[in-house]
Amino acid sequence: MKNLVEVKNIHKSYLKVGMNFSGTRIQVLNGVTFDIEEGLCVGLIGESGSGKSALSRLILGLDKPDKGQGTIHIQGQPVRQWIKKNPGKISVVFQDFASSVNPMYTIREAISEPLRASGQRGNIDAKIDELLQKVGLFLDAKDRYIHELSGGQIQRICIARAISTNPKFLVLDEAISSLDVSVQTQILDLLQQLQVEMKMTYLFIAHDLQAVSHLCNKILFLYKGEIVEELHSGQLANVQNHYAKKLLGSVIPFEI
Ligand SMILES: Nc1ncnc2c1ncn2[C@@H]1O[C@H](COP(=O)(O)OP(=O)(O)OP(=O)(O)O)[C@@H](O)[C@H]1O
Repeated sequence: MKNLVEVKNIHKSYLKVGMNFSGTRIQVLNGVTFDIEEGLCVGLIGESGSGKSALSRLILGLDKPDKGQGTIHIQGQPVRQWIKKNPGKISVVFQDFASSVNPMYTIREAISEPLRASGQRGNIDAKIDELLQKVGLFLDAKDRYIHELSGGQIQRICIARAISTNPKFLVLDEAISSLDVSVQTQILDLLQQLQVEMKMTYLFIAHDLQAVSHLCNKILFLYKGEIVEELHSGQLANVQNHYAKKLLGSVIPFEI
């Protein structure tokens, strides 16, 4: 299978806040290398502060690696160049759904915004109906306000916005972490169904191994800015790294 995304030897550091301009930097990513094959779901799991969001910002082209310290390619092109040439083909769903979409928007406004921004013309209402159907929301309530919806419903709207441009690659950055457990399962099922239906490739970032193993074909364990283990979801019992074993041990009873 062809690689869609190739991340090679990425290093990323940030200036430490409050150091009186002394120039001290903290190293957040330390030689991160991995591939995402087209049509698959790769899970990135790691504890808080391990560098997951920093890595997702680089993959989304929102930030750059340290100068000369690694590359990210999509379909063989540097990520920022690919994004420019393929508008709307990479999308993201964040954890914080409440601030991802204006609560004073109606459902119609929330979904038509990315459609219009990506230059879609024609029957926007029909497109909104199609998207609402895809994410399992009622079609007859397009004039309801976002603030009237439940967390799970708002996240469905965020997913509808993210898929409105027919992306090839979807980054899910802790997209289910703020939802109730029962709603998490529904959203995971929805994501699984959409991935097949729309032939998308996913990077699914989470700190919950159960969710990751449910959805993903391959799982990367990020620990203090390094990928310490890479496993296919069928091979979780072969885990070698101590940190990855500990994470797995909390879900599956292992001798560690
Ligand atoms: N723009 C920034 N400036 C300075 N430091 C940053 C910046 N972004 C991230 N960091 C630091 O980088 C480290 C990794 O942060 P990151 O948000 O990537 O972790 P994470 O694994 O996503 O954590 P969480 O699961 O809590 O979201 C943290 O120590 C954070 O303070």
